Amino acid sequence: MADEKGHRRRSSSIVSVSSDSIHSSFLTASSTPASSKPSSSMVSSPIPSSDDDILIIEQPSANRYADGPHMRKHYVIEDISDGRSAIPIRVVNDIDDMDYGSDVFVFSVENLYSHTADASEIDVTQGPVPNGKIDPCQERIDFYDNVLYECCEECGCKAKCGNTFSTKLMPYRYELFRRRNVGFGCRTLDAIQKGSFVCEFVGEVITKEQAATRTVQSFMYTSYHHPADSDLDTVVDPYFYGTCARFFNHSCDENLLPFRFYREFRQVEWPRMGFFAKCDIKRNTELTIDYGTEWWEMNIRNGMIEYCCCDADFCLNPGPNRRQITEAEIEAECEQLEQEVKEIRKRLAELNRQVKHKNAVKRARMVDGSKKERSTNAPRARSTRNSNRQW
Ligand SMILES: C[S@@+](CC[C@H](N)C(=O)[O-])C[C@H]1O[C@@H](n2cnc3c(N)ncnc32)[C@H](O)[C@@H]1O
Repeated sequence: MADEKGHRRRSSSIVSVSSDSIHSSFLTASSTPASSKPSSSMVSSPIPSSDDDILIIEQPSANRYADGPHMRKHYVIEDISDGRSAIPIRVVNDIDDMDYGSDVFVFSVENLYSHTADASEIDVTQGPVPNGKIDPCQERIDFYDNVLYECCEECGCKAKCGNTFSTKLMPYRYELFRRRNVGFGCRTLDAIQKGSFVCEFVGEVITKEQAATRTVQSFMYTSYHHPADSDLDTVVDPYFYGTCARFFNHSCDENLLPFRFYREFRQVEWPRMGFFAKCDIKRNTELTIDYGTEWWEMNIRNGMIEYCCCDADFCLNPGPNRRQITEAEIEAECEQLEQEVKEIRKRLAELNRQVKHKNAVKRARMVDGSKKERSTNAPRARSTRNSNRQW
């Protein structure tokens, strides 16, 4: 691997992204980078028509390798995005000299759309109407469930309504790091609150047909937005171009959830995809997603992967060295939990009973007190009246 990246780069592109009816479905794959060059039909949007439109920039890199420029054993790359992310993203390999994929991967902040998605096909009447009366942010067009619509500059409100979440491509500090047995992963250096937007899943947006011809398919994500015609579902392939989300590994107890969203273009075929935090995430935690059963079945069947290396207690495909929890153990734990729930319910009922009792006593005392007060105040009131009269 060279000590300069000299990335091949496509012209900066276009559009948008994603959601949650999204069953995660990374498809499968072989992983021979050499045979997986970008297809010549891929262009950046809006929509250059040939490879002539692809901008190739050779750029000196600020990469720093721990053992000098030619020996890559253990290395640190200060910013894999080469300045394209507002917050630099470090790559750290303190295990060996494995490369993260610098020969094929270029960090990209925007999706790249294939020529099949032609700009002329965009039906703006379904989306933002520039200076128009319709404010799509308020409109909340709902093609299917679990889709988010974001405001944008073209909107009637000029993006002032605050209905945005993805404008900061990656709102937290992330770091790519070498993980034994799984290549690289991505961890957050900041704590992330449950429900926060974490990262857009950027890549080449291609058809299923195009996806099927690609050699490396294990990084792809299918957006199932066409329940009626699955052939029209689109696939986002971050293998060559993408964000940190390209490095999200699988966990059977994932901390991120996928979703589909639309910003400038609201054509159902032009979704963007992203991830939200499923729970509070502590700093220095690896960000993980669920690849889905389909992905695992396919990859195990194709011999691409043998078992899962996640840390989840209830891993669904644990390795041979990892003791798999038995059904008896699961049942015993369930019984114990049920017992604990029963005890908690009992204790809760007891506490409620005590609270009710205390409230009843308090009420009784108040009633009693006000009766007494009435009886002691009554003559005084009369005497006041009397004295008033005297005045
Ligand atoms: C989308 S990539 C994730 C990034 C990848 N680790 C890398 O270094 O580029 C998917 C690949 O990562 C590896 N991987 C991800 N999660 C894994 C897991 N839980 N167990 C084993 N391998 C995993 C597999 O090789 C899989 O094909």
